[in-house]
Amino acid sequence: MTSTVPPTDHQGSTTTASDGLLHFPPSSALALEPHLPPPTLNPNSSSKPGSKPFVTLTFATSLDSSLSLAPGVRTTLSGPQSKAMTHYLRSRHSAILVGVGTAVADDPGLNCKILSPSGLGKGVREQHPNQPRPIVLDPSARWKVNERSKVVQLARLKQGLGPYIFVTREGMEKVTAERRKMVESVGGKFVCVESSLDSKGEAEERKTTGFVWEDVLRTIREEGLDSVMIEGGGSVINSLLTLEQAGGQELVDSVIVTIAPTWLGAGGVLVCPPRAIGKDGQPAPPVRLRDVSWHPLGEDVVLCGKILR
Ligand SMILES: NC(=O)C1=CN([C@@H]2O[C@H](COP(=O)(O)OP(=O)(O)OC[C@H]3O[C@@H](n4cnc5c(N)ncnc54)[C@H](O)[C@@H]3O)[C@@H](O)[C@H]2O)C=CC1
Ligand SMILES: Nc1nc(O)c(N)c(N[C@@H]2O[C@H](COP(=O)(O)O)[C@@H](O)[C@H]2O)n1
Repeated sequence: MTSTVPPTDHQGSTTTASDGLLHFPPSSALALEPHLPPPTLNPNSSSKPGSKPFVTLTFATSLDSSLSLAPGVRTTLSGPQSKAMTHYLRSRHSAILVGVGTAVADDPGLNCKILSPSGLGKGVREQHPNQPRPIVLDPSARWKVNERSKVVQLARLKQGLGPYIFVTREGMEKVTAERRKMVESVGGKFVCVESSLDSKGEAEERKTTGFVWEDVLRTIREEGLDSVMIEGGGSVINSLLTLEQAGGQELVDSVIVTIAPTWLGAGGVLVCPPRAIGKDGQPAPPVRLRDVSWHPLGEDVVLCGKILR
């Protein structure tokens, strides 16, 4: 099901033609630069494996912290300008990650629809060459990805890259040869996320979410991807924020949130991690951002910052 929260297609003019390609002005892009992976990290490079990719946590939210009207309801929150901003972010990261809940609910494209700047100079409308690698966290291989999935169709059309679907060893056993072949035929693959040695906390994390973040980020790096934007959905974002809240692990490098001027009401998919409790049993200091900047884009505002540690 798809739902658009009115008003959405208000300010117009970032999509300028029927090809659906978006324009994000260089002046707005410049303002985001301090919050993006260093430009030396080439979005399409296959760099040597290291410890962790650059991680940007980015999503669009309502004023009541909802990502969507309800689980399974694709909800448009971003206006045209902030949508173009998100697609610009996609051109600046090697990978884009969502949880399987989002893949099933939204059937997302996860490509970059920004106009190529080199084409623009010559008056040619062509798609940006930097396409992020879509990653879907699907521990038990429940996403029935197929030829009709938007991400597969876009990869076939060479308008995006084939998805990497992260599964556990047990999940991998459930993947049929047919499905594996289909994903591989568009340049994607199923990737087994091997678990590192378990601490008690990690075993708990794996039990509740399917994956330990450290393992996921290590695997992304091992795949030669040096930056990733994590888009959602609610469970993915909340589990990441819970770890940031607990301290000790510094996973998120940058946070970029689009805030849309609407309340979705009760029943939405919320960004709302559980309150942290300190060793003394009292509420621990909440997660907060530092180096914050606010960027109005159309009727939305985009908040950028880094997690205060
Ligand atoms: N407004 C926005 O920017 C966005 C909105 N959404 C919305 O979010 C909703 C989907 O959110 P959810 O149902 O919460 O699903 P989700 O997309 O967060 O996926 C959750 C699943 O991911 C898997 N997973 C693996 N490792 C995990 C980990 N470490 N932490 C958490 N999950 C892990 C688990 O199987 C879990 O069930 C949809 O309605 C979608 O439209 C999704 C992305 C962005
Ligand atoms: N930035 C942003 N604004 C919204 O209003 C949204 N609903 C989302 N959702 C995310 O974008 C994915 C869909 O986009 P494509 O089909 O890939 O163009 C969706 O799955 C969410 O991850 N984001």
